[in-house]
Amino acid sequence: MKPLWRINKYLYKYKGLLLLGILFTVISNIFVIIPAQLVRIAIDYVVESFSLFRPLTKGGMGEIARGIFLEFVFVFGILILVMALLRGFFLFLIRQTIIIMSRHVEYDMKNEIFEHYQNLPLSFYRKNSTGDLMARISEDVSRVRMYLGPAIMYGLNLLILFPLVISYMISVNAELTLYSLLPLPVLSLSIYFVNNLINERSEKIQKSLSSLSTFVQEAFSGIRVLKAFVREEDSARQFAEASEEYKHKSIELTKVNALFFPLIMALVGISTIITVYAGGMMVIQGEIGYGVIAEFILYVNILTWPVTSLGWVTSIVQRAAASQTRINEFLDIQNDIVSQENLEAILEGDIEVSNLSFVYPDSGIRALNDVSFQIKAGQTLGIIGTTGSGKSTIANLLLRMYDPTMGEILIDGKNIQRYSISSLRKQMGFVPQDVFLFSDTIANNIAFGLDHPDMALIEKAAKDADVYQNIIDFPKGFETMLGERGITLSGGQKQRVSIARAIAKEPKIMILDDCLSAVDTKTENAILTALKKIMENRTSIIISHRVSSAKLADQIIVLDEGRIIEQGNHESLMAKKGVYADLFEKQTNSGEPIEG
Ligand SMILES: Nc1ncnc2c1ncn2[C@@H]1O[C@H](COP(=O)(O)OP(=O)(O)OP(=O)(O)O)[C@@H](O)[C@H]1O
Repeated sequence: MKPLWRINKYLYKYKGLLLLGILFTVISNIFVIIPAQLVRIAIDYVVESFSLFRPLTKGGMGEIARGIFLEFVFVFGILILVMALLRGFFLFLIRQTIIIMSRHVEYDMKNEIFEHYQNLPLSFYRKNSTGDLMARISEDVSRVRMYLGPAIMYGLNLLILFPLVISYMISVNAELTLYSLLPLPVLSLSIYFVNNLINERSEKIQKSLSSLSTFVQEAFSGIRVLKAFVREEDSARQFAEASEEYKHKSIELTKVNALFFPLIMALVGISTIITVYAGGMMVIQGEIGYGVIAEFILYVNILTWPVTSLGWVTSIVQRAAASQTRINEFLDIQNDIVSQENLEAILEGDIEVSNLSFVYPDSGIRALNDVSFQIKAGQTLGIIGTTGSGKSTIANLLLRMYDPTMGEILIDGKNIQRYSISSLRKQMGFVPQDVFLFSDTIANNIAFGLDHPDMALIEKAAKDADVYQNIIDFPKGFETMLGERGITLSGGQKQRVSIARAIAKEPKIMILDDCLSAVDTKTENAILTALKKIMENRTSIIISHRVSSAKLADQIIVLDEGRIIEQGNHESLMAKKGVYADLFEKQTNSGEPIEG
């Protein structure tokens, strides 16, 4: 239960709905008890009237007595009907308050978790799978909602109805109360166990279903590889095996489910039989009237559902507590990438990196080792190096996705940790190595970083990224949908849309992380020349495997295993005849980039 205390703040927030719910529960339960008493009175009246009615028939007063008798029964019938209608109305109101409250809380919780997720650093996303993140915001929140809605509703009902009914039953006849209620604890315990079994098996089904859908999703998204490697039959066999497992688990669940209702009915039946038997004996001994038996049978039926729900509610609360523990685990993770002073300044673009070292916290890999360089505002730095030499890590640190293990990064003479993170990132244009475009129109993808999208700016960015002509050649131009619901761009087109997205922000500092690998050298040159023009008075960092991308830069660093091994401009590095010159020779001779 303790993890669930965390959501008490929401119960407090929606206390109005909760209190109304409690009030309606009390009122609706009053309308449950009164009809049972009316039934007792009516039956006792019928029994007594019969004994009076017979002598009157002989005396000729039969018709009048019969009329009065029927009228009385009719009035009772109407009263019971009105009570049932009123009860229905209040049950409706209970759902309108408590279940609606649970939906409000569910909405608030999802927003809270999503907002928290977004604030967490990149390292959090490296450690936890997307599936896990999604499960906690959807499935786990739904389970907690079951606690806030149905569990609280039935729990409250139980808490209010039980004392009311039992105290009333005892006031009528304590001994019969004991007999009638004897099977109910057994009922509750059995439901608890059966329910746990159902939950356990449902969970297994859920797991097998999710692995089945992951399998199907992978098979279809990788359909090209699957067909090219002629693995269709193998894939179909694996699917059949996974389906078989799912079917087997579903049948297991059906067996337990089949036990559920007969179990309830059997135990309620036993209660009724005991009530009739014990009550009958008491009627024979003249201790109670016939009506009491009918009244007690009604009470047993009234108590059945709350008692059944006790087992159900207990297992809902247990599951909700487990889910809330998982949610709390993420909510308790703090973002360690925070700004020291929240400085909001318009950047000039002067960058100074000194003695920078970085070890990835999750893998312990030392990606950078004592790296120092300086870029004056408006200049271009080319970073070149083999695979895994630490190039992207420099980009990650400049964007403050991570903080350095040692050394510091100064922008305009101030440590980047002093700047407000959003102000810093808003002034940086980043083109990542793995292009990611949203399933949206091309225009919206390019305008992604803009608070106020402007078509002129979007078109200009597309032209500068050399993708304008490609876009307007599509029938719907900039309104072309991308992704699963739309067209698929070629690798080079994707990269250029991604560059346009970064340019549209008009950033002060631009970081291109190996984003020209899928375009030919001619397009690469066209983009770089256009970039040089638009990045005048702005700072750019061009990370690449290809010398052709880096050679236009004012300054070039060559990285190897996290260390700078050469530094200078194209001419000085060529004159040096070291690694850079060697790479240049190989790449220009073969026309191909050299993978490290
Ligand atoms: N998020 C991460 N968590 C742990 N280790 C990482 C992470 N990202 C990169 N690394 C490791 O850090 C080292 C440097 O990686 P980095 O991505 O900076 O190389 P790179 O020079 O950009 O390579 P490439 O040109 O192939 O992109 C590699 O050994 C890599 O395995």
